[in-house]
Amino acid sequence: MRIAIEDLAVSLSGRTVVHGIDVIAEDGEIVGLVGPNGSGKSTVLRTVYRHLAPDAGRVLVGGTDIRTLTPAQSAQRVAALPQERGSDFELSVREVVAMGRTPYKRAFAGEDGTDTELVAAALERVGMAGAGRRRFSALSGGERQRVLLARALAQDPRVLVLDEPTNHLDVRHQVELLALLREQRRTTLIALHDLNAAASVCDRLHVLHDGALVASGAPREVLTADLLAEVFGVRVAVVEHPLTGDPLIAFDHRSPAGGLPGAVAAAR
Ligand SMILES: Nc1ncnc2c1ncn2[C@@H]1O[C@H](COP(=O)(O)OP(=O)(O)OP(=O)(O)O)[C@@H](O)[C@H]1O
Repeated sequence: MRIAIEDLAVSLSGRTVVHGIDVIAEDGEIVGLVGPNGSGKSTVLRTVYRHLAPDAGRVLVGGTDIRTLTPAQSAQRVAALPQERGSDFELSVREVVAMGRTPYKRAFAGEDGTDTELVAAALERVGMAGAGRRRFSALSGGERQRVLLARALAQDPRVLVLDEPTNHLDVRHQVELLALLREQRRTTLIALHDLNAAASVCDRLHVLHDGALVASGAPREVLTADLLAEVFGVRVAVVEHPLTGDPLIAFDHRSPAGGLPGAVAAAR
């Protein structure tokens, strides 16, 4: 299902946080948002899963303005892994994942065979099949993350919205998550800090800076050394990944773009 974010603007506490945002994800595409802290990635994603209402512009899901859908209708189309990863659920892991089925249920309706199957498959898919009875609040950050991803998968949405899904995950689980996204081929909007992960998984990338889009296109076109110096203030070399051929960003972890401030440089 196609997502179109059109000329979106959002203000928070009286300040315009993002403006003029145009992002399209065609059916089955994985589209990434990257940018420095505070650039507006989560704000854009929150309008897609209806946590925030735009001040201007709109979000179309399959051609329909998401604000015109009922909460259940939009939750059947769009599932989110938000940045807020609540630890306060006094529920079992299985119960948290089963919450993903709520948009399909009438009030007080019990679980049916499809629900049971989808919940089990989602837990299996994130490698948490054996943890169904554990208390969600007693899980590690990375385990919680995987359970919340399972909840989003159990929702069986046409569109996935993922805000920093690789946070807290060890490298094996990061790789598995990216493989899962590629394999699912649902329309996916994803905010990522890990630019190499973004280069490997995204069909298209949008770079946000101070609430505006400064570059859009295929990862190879967008992730240039000049752009990364300008937007992130880092020195990088972009090379070809020796295993995959994807763009590989090699960071200079010793000095930012433009060099270190004099005092620090002198002390080296
Ligand atoms: N409730 C709020 N009230 C006022 N300003 C807010 C609120 N929430 C976020 N902001 C501000 O909006 C801007 C964009 O925040 P947002 O969380 O969208 O950025 P981000 O790119 O996702 O950042 P990060 O990489 O740190 O997660 C920031 O300057 C932030 O301080």
